[in-house]
Amino acid sequence: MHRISAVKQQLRLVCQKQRQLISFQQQQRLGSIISQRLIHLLGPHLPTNVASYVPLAGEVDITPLNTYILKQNGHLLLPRVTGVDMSMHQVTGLNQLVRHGKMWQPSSDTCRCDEVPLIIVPGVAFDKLRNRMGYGKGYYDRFLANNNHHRSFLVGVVQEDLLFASIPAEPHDRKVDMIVTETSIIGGKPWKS
Ligand SMILES: Nc1nc2c(c(=O)[nH]1)N(C=O)[C@@H](CNc1ccc(C(=O)N[C@@H](CCC(=O)O)C(=O)O)cc1)CN2
Ligand SMILES: Nc1ncnc2c1ncn2[C@@H]1O[C@H](COP(=O)(O)OP(=O)(O)OP(=O)(O)O)[C@@H](O)[C@H]1O
Repeated sequence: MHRISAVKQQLRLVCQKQRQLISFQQQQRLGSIISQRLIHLLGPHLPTNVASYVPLAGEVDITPLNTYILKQNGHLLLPRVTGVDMSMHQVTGLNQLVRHGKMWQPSSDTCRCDEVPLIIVPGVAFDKLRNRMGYGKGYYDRFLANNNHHRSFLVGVVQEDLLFASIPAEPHDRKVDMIVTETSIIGGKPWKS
């Protein structure tokens, strides 16, 4: 294994352990605070298509944001994994999700969408230089490397204690444009205000 990937893998394990220390109640509270901040920041500027995620255990639970997008009649796009590929599919309700391993994802009869100006990106850890570390499967890296998504605005979501000064980055890692935690906002907005 390349040295950087080995360091990332170690850090990934430490962060995943750290996330397990948080109680369900704390996780819900964080999710609610961070969702409110995202709604406040992005709400007035939401494009029609917004890609978000269905929280996995330990991730910030942004269900309140997802519900808000659905209520605004925005198109809520969620990741669907097939083999090594990930695509974004439109759902009109959270009841259109089916189980896939430990994940919930849009069912096969939802519509794939390749135009995604705004993507809310989950991560195991981020750093203040806006680097992201995920589960190490490269789904987001490959998805974002696709031409269609070069101009998408990426918002990383993470709890403050998994936002580091610096994490190792490899050439294929794409930085996010903005990071929102319960206490910090890093990076710029895509619009003038
Ligand atoms: N909420 C959320 N959804 C997401 C991602 C994410 O990071 N967060 N993904 C970001 O990438 C994609 C899925 N990423 C995955 C990352 C790891 C494994 C995984 O470890 N799978 C196990 C077997 C499944 C299991 O343990 O039940 C394996 O392959 O060993 C699967 C999907 C798409 N959806
Ligand atoms: N654009 C790409 N094309 C092909 N393979 C890629 C690309 N980007 C990353 N990969 C591969 O994906 C694997 C995982 O990369 P990395 O460790 O950066 O994942 P991650 O960002 O933490 O995971 P994820 O995106 O699934 O949350 C690496 O082996 C890497 O070589």
